Amino acid sequence: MPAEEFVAGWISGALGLVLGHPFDTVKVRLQTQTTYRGIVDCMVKTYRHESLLGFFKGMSFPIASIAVVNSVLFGVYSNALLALTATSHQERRAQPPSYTHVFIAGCTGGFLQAYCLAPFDLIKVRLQNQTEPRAKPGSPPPRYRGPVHCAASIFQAEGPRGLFRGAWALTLRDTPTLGIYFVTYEWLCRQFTPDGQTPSSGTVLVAGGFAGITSWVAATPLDVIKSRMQMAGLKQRAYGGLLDCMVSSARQEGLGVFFRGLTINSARAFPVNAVTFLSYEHLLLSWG
Ligand SMILES: C[N+](C)(C)CCCC[C@H](N)C(=O)O
Repeated sequence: MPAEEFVAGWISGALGLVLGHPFDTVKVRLQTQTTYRGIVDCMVKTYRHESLLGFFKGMSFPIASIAVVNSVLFGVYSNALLALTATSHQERRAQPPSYTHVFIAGCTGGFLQAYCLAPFDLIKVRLQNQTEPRAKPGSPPPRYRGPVHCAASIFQAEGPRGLFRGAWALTLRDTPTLGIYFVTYEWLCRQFTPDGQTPSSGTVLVAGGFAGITSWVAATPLDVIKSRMQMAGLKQRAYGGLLDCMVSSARQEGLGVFFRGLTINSARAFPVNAVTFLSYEHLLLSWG
């Protein structure tokens, strides 16, 4: 089983993540704090009070997890395509796989990465939702002191299954949308590249960027439900299941609830996935 795809997936995921982290910080702050008037206001205030470093807070944990998650996604995707079409990564430009095969391989990668991502994502969401201001003397300490403490507390209270809260919603979110991710990428690359040739760097950047946006647009409704299920049992109400969460969220807040965070997610998705695909393709090319 070719291993380079796993390594290339890991490195490219990490590069994309560093680039996207400032957007993620702004997104989380807008979602959880009321002091900002909008995206620009949040960026200006963060920069004034905390300098550029403010945008990179809390990045070490996602970097560690993207290593596992992105390498599983790209590694499984590429090896699933190999199993389906009997062509290696290098041969795929001359003999392009069908979109059905690309979709199935993408869904397989998405399904498996969702299980690796679930505990990391749960911890990220729980920490991101701690809105208590830091280190104010006299105020009660936040429930979780950091990622390790958060994981240990969930494990102690609920056992290993507790770490997989919301995993089902996450799997439903990621399986089809990562199929869409790779199909969009392949389709756009082929539109701008003469048959049999390797796509240019510009094409890879644009195709990767739009693949990220398309996939996030499709994923956002289930992303909202997933985050709510992950928070359930902590402070919000407990839901009877995924469907109950969807119906009661829509009843209480209207259908718009399914598109929360879409703008900032799309703005983040373009650079992150452009860089992810560009570095992935370049690494594999340079390793022959
Ligand atoms: C499937 N879903 C849309 C959820 C994610 C697809 C893109 C994954 C990428 N690592 C990123 O963070 O943008």
